[in-house]
Amino acid sequence: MTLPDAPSGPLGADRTFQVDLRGLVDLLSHHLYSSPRVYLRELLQNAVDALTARRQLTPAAAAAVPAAPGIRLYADGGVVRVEDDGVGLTEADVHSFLATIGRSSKRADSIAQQRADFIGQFGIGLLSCFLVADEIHVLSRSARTPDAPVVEWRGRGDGRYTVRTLPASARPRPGTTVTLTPRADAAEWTRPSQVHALARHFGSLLRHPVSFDDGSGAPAVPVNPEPAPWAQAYPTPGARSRALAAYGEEVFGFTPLDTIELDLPAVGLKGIACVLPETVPAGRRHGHRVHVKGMLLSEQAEEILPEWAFFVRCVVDAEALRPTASRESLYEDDTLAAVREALAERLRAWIARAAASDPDLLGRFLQAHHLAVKSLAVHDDEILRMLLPWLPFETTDGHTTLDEFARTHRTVLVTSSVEEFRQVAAIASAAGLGVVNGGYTYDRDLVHRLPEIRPEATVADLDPETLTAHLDPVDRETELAAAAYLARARDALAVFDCDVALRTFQPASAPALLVDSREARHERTRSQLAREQQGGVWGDILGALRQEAPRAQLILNQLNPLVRTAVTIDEPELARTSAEALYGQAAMLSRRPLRPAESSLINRSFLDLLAHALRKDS
Ligand SMILES: Nc1ncnc2c1ncn2[C@@H]1O[C@H](COP(=O)(O)OP(=O)(O)OP(=O)(O)O)[C@@H](O)[C@H]1O
Repeated sequence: MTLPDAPSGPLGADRTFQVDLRGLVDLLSHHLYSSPRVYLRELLQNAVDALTARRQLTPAAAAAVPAAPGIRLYADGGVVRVEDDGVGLTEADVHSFLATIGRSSKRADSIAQQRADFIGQFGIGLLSCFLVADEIHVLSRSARTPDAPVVEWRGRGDGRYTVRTLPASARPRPGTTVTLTPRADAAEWTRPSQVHALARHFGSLLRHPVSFDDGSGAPAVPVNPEPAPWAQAYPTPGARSRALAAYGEEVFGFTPLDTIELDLPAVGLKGIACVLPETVPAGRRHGHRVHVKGMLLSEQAEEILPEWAFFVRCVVDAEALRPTASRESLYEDDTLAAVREALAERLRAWIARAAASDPDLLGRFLQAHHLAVKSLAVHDDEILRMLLPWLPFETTDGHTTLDEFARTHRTVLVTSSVEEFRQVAAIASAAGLGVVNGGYTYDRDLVHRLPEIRPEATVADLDPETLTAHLDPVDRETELAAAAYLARARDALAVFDCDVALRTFQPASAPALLVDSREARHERTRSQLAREQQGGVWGDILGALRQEAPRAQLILNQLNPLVRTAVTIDEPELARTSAEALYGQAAMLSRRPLRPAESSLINRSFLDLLAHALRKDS
């Protein structure tokens, strides 16, 4: 298996590249193919292509095709044999195609024609047999040239090969038999039960009958007795969808929430998409099973669906998709892009149908996959229009759909972070405000688009200041009485750039509310850095960026009994400690990460209060 010699040129001897076959096989086994088991896929694929080529022969040559041309597999533990009734090879073909790495009889001038007809095209697939055997033995008789002798080729892994012709009796019918004598270390891939399992794995949807004989004397068994489930006829639509769901379950190991039939005649694609019954982490892309002309190419193809479609797994069989040399993925070309778009459209149509006519299915689907749908709705107006009212959101009324929430709250307020929602939820809901947590990916964008489909609804951002404005001020007298305490508290919390105010709000059990947006904290950090770097280049830059640094606000609740007592404390140290403790408790309640200074403040105030309590008791 070396490249043919080239003639010497006048400027010096022209030399020919030598191919080190061992190195090439090593390259294939370690870098191209995922496992030695692919040798069987390559043999089956060559047999399928040979049968296809035979069908394309002139009517005279095709007339001799056996009644049911097929592929016969044999594995008895000693040898693995694949026999086909395909087009066969002449001696010249053997030299040209079998013995020349990288040359293929399937390569056509027109890529489209090549894709339409054959699975192979690179002229390297047969080399995969060296992953399990040191020698490949081929016996072939051409159907194209019926009077050509039978030809025998033996190719060895070290690059040597022999060819000889044999009398017609050596192979009475046209076709090809490939025999491997596996190496001892390849028994895992070549023992009879494994060969049968691999044949079923790769070939269960092949259109040509494939049989398997384990050499025990028992009759050969069919590998692909049934056509693909979508190619079969069923008495009723219900029976059809049950059969498709059962197939999905067999292939993927889960009971699909629903099964969507796929059919794209332009590329000869048929198959099913199985809707996963459980939530999958957003962005986790699932591999789909892709067959080309019935042959299983990949179980992990991601590229046939867009990213948002992570709620389905597909099995498809296509005529016109183009595999890469490893056959384990697909070429990213215009056809693949068109297939992806068409399949995405099919999934959208399924969602639309469920939204319009199957609320139960829609409910179960959204329960498991609302995140996927949200990511889709952000970019897809039609999905947004159909599904936004049904999507669940975290709100001050609990988890509910936007539609239901908008019915009870004419103005839907939305926070920009989870943290802000946590800070304000209890108080906002006590104040009768309807707030949606807009902190999760997509949620704020989606809530803001509600008026597009519910024009009567109003949506506004809820910033902490809006909420503060909704809290009732205390009367003047109370304010004056608390003034000294508030001044001490402000002084104690100045290090956190935190103002302190007294208001009344529900629930009365909440002593204090810390209103502090993330932007405000960033702004304060920037201002602080600018102060520290004053005069330096960074100080100038940060200073130029500085806006009026927004302050955090600790709002004490005059309705709370503890606060009522605290504001009357005269003792300066205790007043200070109680203010720090109230700040610490409110910061913890907001559930945002605490800064180191805040953690130590909480510790200190707790110990101080404890010491105070113990002193009082002694
Ligand atoms: N069973 C067969 N019947 C007839 N010809 C065959 C058979 N197996 C292999 N060949 C010939 O040997 C050539 C090389 O086969 P090989 O499997 O290496 O590459 P390929 O199928 O052409 O392309 P790919 O590398 O994409 O599989 C084929 O193009 C074909 O001409």
